[in-house]
Amino acid sequence: MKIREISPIVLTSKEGGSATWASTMILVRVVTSDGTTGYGEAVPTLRVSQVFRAVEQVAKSLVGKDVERLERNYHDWYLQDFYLSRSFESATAISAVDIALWDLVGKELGAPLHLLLGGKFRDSVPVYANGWYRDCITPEQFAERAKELVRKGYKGLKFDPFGRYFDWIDEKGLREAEERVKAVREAVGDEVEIMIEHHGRFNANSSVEIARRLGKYNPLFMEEPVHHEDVEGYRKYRRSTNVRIALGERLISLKEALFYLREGLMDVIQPDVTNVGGVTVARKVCALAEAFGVEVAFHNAFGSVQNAVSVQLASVIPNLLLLESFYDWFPSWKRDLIFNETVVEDGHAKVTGRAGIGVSINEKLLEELEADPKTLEVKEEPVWVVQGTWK
Ligand SMILES: O=C(O)[C@H](O)[C@@H](O)[C@H](O)[C@H](O)CO
Ligand SMILES: [Mg+2]
Repeated sequence: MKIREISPIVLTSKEGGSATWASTMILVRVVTSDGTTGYGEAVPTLRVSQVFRAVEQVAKSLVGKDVERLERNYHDWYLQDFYLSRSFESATAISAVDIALWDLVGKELGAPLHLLLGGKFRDSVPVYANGWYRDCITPEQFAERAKELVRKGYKGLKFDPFGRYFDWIDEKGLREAEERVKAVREAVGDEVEIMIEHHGRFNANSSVEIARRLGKYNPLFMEEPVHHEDVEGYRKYRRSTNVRIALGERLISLKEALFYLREGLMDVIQPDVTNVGGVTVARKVCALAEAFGVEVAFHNAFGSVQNAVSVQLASVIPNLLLLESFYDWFPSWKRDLIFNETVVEDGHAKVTGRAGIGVSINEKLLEELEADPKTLEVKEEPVWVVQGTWK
């Protein structure tokens, strides 16, 4: 089949979610010469209009090419876009197209993605919850909400207890963070995994101090404890702590992943299929991590197409730790968009056997939600925190 059309589609609704920067979804629709439709998803954040345009630019390179030549198509864009290794917009655009192409190959062969990738290693995917602590400030609020999700069957949860601290943290901030983490640990007991999200916002001295204070609550990992590009900070953090480090949601290529792996800067890698290079690159990152003895916990914070493809990928790799999930805290339209096909039950996501990425799109809803790619408002609370927690 030939690629006939590649279109970015922006979806949004008044119903917000727990993460402001995921209130918009960028879908990519690819239509083939025989009229089959495949879908991928790109990362929205504060770059919705830029990513929309980047997808249009990728389309100029790939329309007319063979759907099935997945590696070749990625490589053709690599050849054209001199700045791919430096551009998040370009990386997420080609990632979304790549996901849609895998979806189409699966549909052509009548096979779910997991079959194309070597078959299921597990029948359902263990997930951890994120997005559950909207408007939580006090330790009691965190504890209450954490108990609710354990009752729902979740075996792991992630949260950012650092309020409005950025770059550095003082004694007051450390105490507040510790009170929140302590309350959650006591609320969920020792059997449930807790993960501490730092959102890559501290200098090494601050995060080392944080590790000293919070390590005793036995977190499964400390996520992005220092600023993403602060390699010296990571080295210092590694030397000065004995907690497990997770990072990877901002990686945009295989070789960038190799850099952090070879430096030994992480114990858990968190590639995001929607910006690391689609299924084509994500599976290589997982293999690379396997060779380094590093486990994978895919970053999965945006929409329901990203979630669907991440569930498929997570079902096949041997070195999966956990998959992130916002599913139960999505605005309802994101679940409706895929006919609620990837439900979480007892802390596990169902792996569907449908062809391609495993979900079909509610075209009627898509039409209703389609919007112009707008520049987002910037408010005091940054878009990357869970809403109502920047206090
Ligand atoms: O690990 C993650 O999921 C990412 O750091 C982010 O995507 C935020 O946590 C999310 O947006 C909520 O603020
Ligand atoms: Mg994160």
